[in-house]
Amino acid sequence: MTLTSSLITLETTVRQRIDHKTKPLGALGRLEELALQIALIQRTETPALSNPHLLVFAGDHGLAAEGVSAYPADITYSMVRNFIAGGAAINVFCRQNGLNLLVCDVGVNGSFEENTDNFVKYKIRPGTRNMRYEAAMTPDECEAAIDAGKTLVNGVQYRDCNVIGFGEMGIGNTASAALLMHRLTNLPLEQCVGRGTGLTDSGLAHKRSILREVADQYVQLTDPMAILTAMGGLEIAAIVGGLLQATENGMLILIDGFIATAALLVAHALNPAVRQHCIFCHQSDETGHQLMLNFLNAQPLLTLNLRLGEGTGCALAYPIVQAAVGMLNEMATMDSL
Ligand SMILES: Cc1cc2ncn([C@H]3O[C@H](COP(=O)(O)O)[C@@H](O)[C@H]3O)c2cc1C
Ligand SMILES: O=C(O)c1cccnc1
Repeated sequence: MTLTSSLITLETTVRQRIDHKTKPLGALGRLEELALQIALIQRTETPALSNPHLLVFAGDHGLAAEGVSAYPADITYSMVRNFIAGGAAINVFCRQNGLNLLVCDVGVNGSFEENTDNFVKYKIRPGTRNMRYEAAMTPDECEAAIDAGKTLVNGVQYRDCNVIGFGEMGIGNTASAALLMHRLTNLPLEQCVGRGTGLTDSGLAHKRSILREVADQYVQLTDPMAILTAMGGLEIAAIVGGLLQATENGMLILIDGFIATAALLVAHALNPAVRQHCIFCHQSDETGHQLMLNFLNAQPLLTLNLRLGEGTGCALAYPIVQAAVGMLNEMATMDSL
């Protein structure tokens, strides 16, 4: 049997199993679709979730010097310390739902002590360059960040992890994500740029004008790697690498908000196979996220008006993923009634 025909057979078998559960036909709605997707990713009628991880990549942005965020750049460093100490929203939600959190510095402007159980140093440079004046990264730096993401994913898979979410921290990264979105979806820049951490109307107008200037400098670029190198972030590139590696490894991928989805747009342009591994955890309040999801033909699990990032949407949606798998494996069938 070819791979395609064995997947079609598996799909039929799983649909039948779901249809015979003790419930009216279709009554578990999108949970049924989710269970089927997970079974197809794992290529089994009895999928299992093992050692879930949330990887948070952190990096600073040279463009933050242009006033594109409502918060100062040094918050990135403080927040990474907060992640390490266990006090951020993502720490709370990961603890609550049983995900292991691993934080990785790929580009923070500030130094940290040694690696610990929940922190890995992989610093490529202390922040990207200011893309208003030069490319954010060199091709080598961008490759190194992608490799960091790949290495971490392989590291957790070695510890039997088969489900992984990606988060980020980096003041100014909604600007970078908006530029990537604009170039990879061809949507007008205005529809891609939002308030991020909470810019005022005049702050938003300023962010738009700076990003227009940057976008105009790179209109000639079409290659996704070149676009990422010029306008990305180190943490975004690391997520791109992580997404590509998780796809290669056959893992289930949890997609967070605006920034993580921008990384997915890049990974998807490099390898469209990444799409079928993705569970879209939530719809962010950041302008543009809904359009990104439309572009990817994706329906989010949750709409909680979050606009935080860090991977918080992944950690919050994880119990729904567990419910889908539990339903498929543990529910009785109608013949048992
Ligand atoms: C205290 C604090 C914690 C955060 N955690 C995530 N972000 C989020 O906000 C940033 C992106 O928004 P912008 O492009 O407007 O800077 C990223 O660091 C993102 O992870 C935070 C932002 C702040 C201020
Ligand atoms: O959706 C996100 O990822 C997001 C939105 C605003 C600020 N930081 C992150």
